[in-house]
Amino acid sequence: MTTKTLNGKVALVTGASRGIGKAIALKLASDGAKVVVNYAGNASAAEEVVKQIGSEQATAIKANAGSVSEITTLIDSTIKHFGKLDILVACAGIMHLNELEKVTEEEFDNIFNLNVKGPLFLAQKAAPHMPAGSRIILFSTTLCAASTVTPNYLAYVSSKGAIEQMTRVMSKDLARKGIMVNCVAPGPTGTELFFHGKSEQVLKMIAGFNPQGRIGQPEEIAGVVAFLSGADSSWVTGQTIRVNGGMA
Ligand SMILES: NC(=O)c1ccc[n+]([C@@H]2O[C@H](COP(=O)([O-])OP(=O)(O)OC[C@H]3O[C@@H](n4cnc5c(N)ncnc54)[C@H](O)[C@@H]3O)[C@@H](O)[C@H]2O)c1
Repeated sequence: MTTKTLNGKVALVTGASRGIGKAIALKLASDGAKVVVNYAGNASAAEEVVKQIGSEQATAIKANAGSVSEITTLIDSTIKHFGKLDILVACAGIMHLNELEKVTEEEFDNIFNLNVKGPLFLAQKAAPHMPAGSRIILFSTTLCAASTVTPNYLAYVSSKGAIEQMTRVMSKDLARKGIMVNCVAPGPTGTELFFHGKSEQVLKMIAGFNPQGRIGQPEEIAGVVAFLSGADSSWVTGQTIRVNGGMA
């Protein structure tokens, strides 16, 4: 008999209507957690995720995860719906490729609002509701590792660098509350964010650079998030785990 390791837990996953966030929502639910599927934009993809999990165990809540007022409502609605919150996964993120000379203020603000401001205020609003033993999981990228820094990702990689530092500081801020804070830094993973604008040839080249000769799958990131959400990681905090097939 397999034990559901997250039975009785409530998780909130931002950006969970597709990609890595969706895989995380499905994995945490299959491990027994009740899940809030946060989304922005059209409801149909998020509702499909809820349908896959079952409406007793999941609900979809629309909110811009880069807006403090909408984050406040998202946390309040989560508590109202499921009565508590044990696992916060700040997965929603955007990536723009641009070189230094061409980055605009709007692009920079969009990236930093969702990728940096969002996770900070999600944690701030969620932490008072989270019991000892709770988990916060943030998202960086393997592009932040010294050996994988590449040109033209300036604003995006800077935002994720901020997240890796935020993970360290937040883990200390929340240590005495018994809340563990960790970060997952995926390598190239098969989602719309990664595929966008890349030719077959470029995709092959990126896969070829990887020691494993392939890109990752969202489910391979979700497994690590499940570990960081469960009892087996009770002594792990302030860490960034690179999940990338050995790239960096
Ligand atoms: N896919 C990769 O190769 C890769 C690599 C490294 C890091 N990451 C990180 O993993 C995370 C997930 O990426 P992904 O590849 O699944 O991306 P994705 O673009 O496939 O999915 C992102 C999700 O976030 C949602 N979203 C966008 N803006 C939002 C907003 N303002 N509020 C709430 N939700 C919003 C989108 O609707 C979508 O559901 C991101 O933080 C990304 O930076 C991805």
